[in-house]
Amino acid sequence: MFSGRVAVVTGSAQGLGKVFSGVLLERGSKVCISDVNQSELEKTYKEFKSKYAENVISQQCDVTDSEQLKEVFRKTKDTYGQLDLVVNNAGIVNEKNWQQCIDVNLNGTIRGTMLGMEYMRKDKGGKGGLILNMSSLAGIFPVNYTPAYAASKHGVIGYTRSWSMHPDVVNNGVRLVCLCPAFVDTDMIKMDDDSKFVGTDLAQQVIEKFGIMSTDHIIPVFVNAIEDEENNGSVISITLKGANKIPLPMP
Ligand SMILES: NC(=O)C1=CN([C@@H]2O[C@H](COP(=O)(O)OP(=O)(O)OC[C@H]3O[C@@H](n4cnc5c(N)ncnc54)[C@H](O)[C@@H]3O)[C@@H](O)[C@H]2O)C=CC1
Ligand SMILES: CC/C=C\C[C@H](O)[C@H](O)/C=C/C=C/C=C\C=C\C(=O)C/C=C\CCC(=O)O
Repeated sequence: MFSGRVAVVTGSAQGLGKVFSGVLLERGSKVCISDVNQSELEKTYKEFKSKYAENVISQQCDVTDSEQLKEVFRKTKDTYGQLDLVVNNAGIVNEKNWQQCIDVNLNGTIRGTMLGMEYMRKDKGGKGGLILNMSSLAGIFPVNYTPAYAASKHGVIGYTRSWSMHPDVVNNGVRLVCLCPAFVDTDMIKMDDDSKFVGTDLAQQVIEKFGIMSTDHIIPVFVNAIEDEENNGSVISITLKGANKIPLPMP
């Protein structure tokens, strides 16, 4: 399932993207790691390269820049000859610069999804594959201290579900899944920047109430989404209590 498969992971210099890339590499996949943060990307690349040799490549990329993202896909296909998995993981929380928050989280995911379909659809020369989009529990519930972030993650779910129901996509072997974790122990939930939240105290209260998961908590759900080839269109919440498929609300 993993051995010999080829993946692109955005925002993979640190946090969940780095963990996901490590999981794929450990299981024998080939991975193009990419991130806007060049210095952190270089560190992660060196770490992975020493363990996984030619199975890892890296390409600096800001997901808000279509040309940079296209280069990630081009380089991956040129190097490994195929593409099987796209993890649209790059994300930020920034309520002050809400436009950037939407551009990275939602538009970046749209860009990555479109490229993923372009490279993996059977009618376009691909072999099919999976597009795994990172949403959040904030994509399912309202979150009063991050409204723009919540909007971006609601958008990711609507976008992903919509493509997963398109016959041209389904019939050409591409499936799409959304992961929606609650709080995960990464830099994202650090209270280190006033521009992140509208009410750091509100964020702190919710985190204290619900707790923080380790990145290890997310790994089995990530692996299962890849392994379960029947899984298309799922939106999966992940909290300390476990993982659950969110039923599709019908009008
Ligand atoms: N940590 C958490 O509590 C949760 C995180 N998520 C989502 O998981 C994903 C990963 O987040 P974390 O690992 O927690 O955060 P993180 O802050 O540790 O890592 C995010 C990575 O994305 C990169 N990035 C930021 N802007 C970028 C851009 N324009 N282009 C390319 N890369 C960019 C950063 O440099 C960083 O390496 C995000 O989409 C986030 O919204 C979802 C639910 C909970
Ligand atoms: C400080 C927040 C910073 C960034 C946003 C995070 O990255 C994350 O994406 C946001 C998550 C928001 C979560 C909001 C609520 C969390 C609730 C729970 O974890 C509990 C949920 C359900 C419990 C139901 C049950 O009892 O089983």
